[in-house]
Amino acid sequence: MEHLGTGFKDPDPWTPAVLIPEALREELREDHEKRTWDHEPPQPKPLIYWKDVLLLEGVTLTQDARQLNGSERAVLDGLLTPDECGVLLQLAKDAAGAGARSGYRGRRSPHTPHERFEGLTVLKAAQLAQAGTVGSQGARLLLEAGERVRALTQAYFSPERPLHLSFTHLVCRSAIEGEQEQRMDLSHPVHADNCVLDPDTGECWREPPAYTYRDYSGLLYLNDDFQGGDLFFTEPDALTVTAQVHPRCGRLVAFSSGGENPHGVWAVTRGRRCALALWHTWAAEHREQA
Ligand SMILES: O=C(O)CCC(=O)C(=O)O
Ligand SMILES: [Fe+2]
Repeated sequence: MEHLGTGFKDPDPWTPAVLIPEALREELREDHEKRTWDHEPPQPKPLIYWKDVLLLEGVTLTQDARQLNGSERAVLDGLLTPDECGVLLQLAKDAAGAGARSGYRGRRSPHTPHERFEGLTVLKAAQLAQAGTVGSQGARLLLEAGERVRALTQAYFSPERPLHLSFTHLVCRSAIEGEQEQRMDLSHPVHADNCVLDPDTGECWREPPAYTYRDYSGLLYLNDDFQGGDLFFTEPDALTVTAQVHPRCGRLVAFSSGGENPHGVWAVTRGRRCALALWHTWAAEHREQA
């Protein structure tokens, strides 16, 4: 970096003190004291960069908004270990198996007749764990993973204003065998998460039936052993693709939930694709009850 030592200023926002573990705070203080400010007097000290939160958690920023051709989008990796992905995949499987016993399995996707769709909420997972139908480790990890995503999303996009989880949904989409030839539809049609997108005008109406209180969306992927299923962002015309993301274990795609981020999912043509979908809100009254 050619400008090192010449008063580098990071343009990114700060993270509130409450998010910083005491050990790291101490480290930052020492680090700050050691630094020599050759060309500029010290600035009023921000407590921490979101980057420190990421480093602490062993998380890396893989693509920022510029690389994703948008304004508020990011791809982060390393939020879950392979073992943790395994635990959550097993949870999804066990919960779906319980559905099978009670006659709810094999539901076609609400989005396409060519895929099966299994969804598990935090509440349902807790109930199933209580009943001994799924392991309690999985149900606990579901909560913990949600909190990791929330803390990072807040540090990255909303350091000044607390974000709450409003809904957590573990969703698996499975290709239905023998129905994939010449398939033209999507696994999830292009939409925005907090407004009704009108691709003809490019407007997005923040009104019901949209979940208007959603402010930031997170998709935490659990696997990549399937075909198709990439997430993509488009222009407001819902057609022009601006960025594409390939799911993999521990990868988080986080973005603001409005009309600036229309997105969809390509058809899953083989195998089963599982992801944790999380929606965050600034509105405490829409906080998830678990
Ligand atoms: O699973 C994904 O990658 C996206 C799902 C999505 O956009 C949604 O559920 O609103
Ligand atoms: Fe979405």
